[in-house]
Amino acid sequence: MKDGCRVKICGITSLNDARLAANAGADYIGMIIDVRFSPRSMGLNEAGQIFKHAPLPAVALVHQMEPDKLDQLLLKLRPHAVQFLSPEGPELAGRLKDRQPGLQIWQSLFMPAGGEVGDGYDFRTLVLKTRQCREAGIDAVLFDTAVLSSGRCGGTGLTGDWELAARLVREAALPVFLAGGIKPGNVRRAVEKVRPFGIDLSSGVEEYPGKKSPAELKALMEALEQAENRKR
Ligand SMILES: O=C(O)c1ccccc1N[C@@H]1O[C@H](COP(=O)(O)O)[C@@H](O)[C@H]1O
Repeated sequence: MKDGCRVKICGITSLNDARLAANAGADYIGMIIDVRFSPRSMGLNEAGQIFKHAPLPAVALVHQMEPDKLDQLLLKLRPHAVQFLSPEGPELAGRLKDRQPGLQIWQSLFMPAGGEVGDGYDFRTLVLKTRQCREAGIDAVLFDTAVLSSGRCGGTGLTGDWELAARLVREAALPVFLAGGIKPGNVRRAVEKVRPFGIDLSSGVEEYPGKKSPAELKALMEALEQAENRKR
């Protein structure tokens, strides 16, 4: 198994971009399914072609999806993992794993954008959430940025509190992906400071929302390689 930092390129909307991510050296691709507030969201039918021909393990991101629709998603897409953007992952993990043995369940958790403080976003509460996730059968957590003043959770293009993220990686009960505002220009600092199991990013390697940039993907992977070489 790979021992470096895993890379998930999220918000993929075409097979062409899935192949770009694979050629650049990513480990996972993520597709956002029926999330009305995302400009990268796709329906099940549209996503079907990408999952069917996916060149990498493919993750389906969902938000408050009805259980019946989740069952349809599993049947149609056969994802490597389902990633919950809303908090119901722990409640549904067992049921989904019964339906698709080998399925991974990932849960997004949120940390405040730099400088913000809010109830439920402190270190102890977040560590406790990772423990609850593990006990419920979740396989990995992703710490993304929340903008508490606007209530926006995830996909913000903004970095979170990386001091907090570094402490969470050390104490979390599960592998942690770092998300939120990661791009070629800051990936090295992110990885050296936080030392996550993986990184997860979307807008930082795009030409425009929903279209990945080959040049930015290449720059990202080169910067990451520099960080990895320094660790050795
Ligand atoms: O990408 C989106 O459109 C999105 C919308 C709403 C919630 C989550 C979303 N994507 C996830 O957010 C992270 C971070 O995005 P970014 O790198 O800051 O642009 C991304 O990796 C997706 O997992």
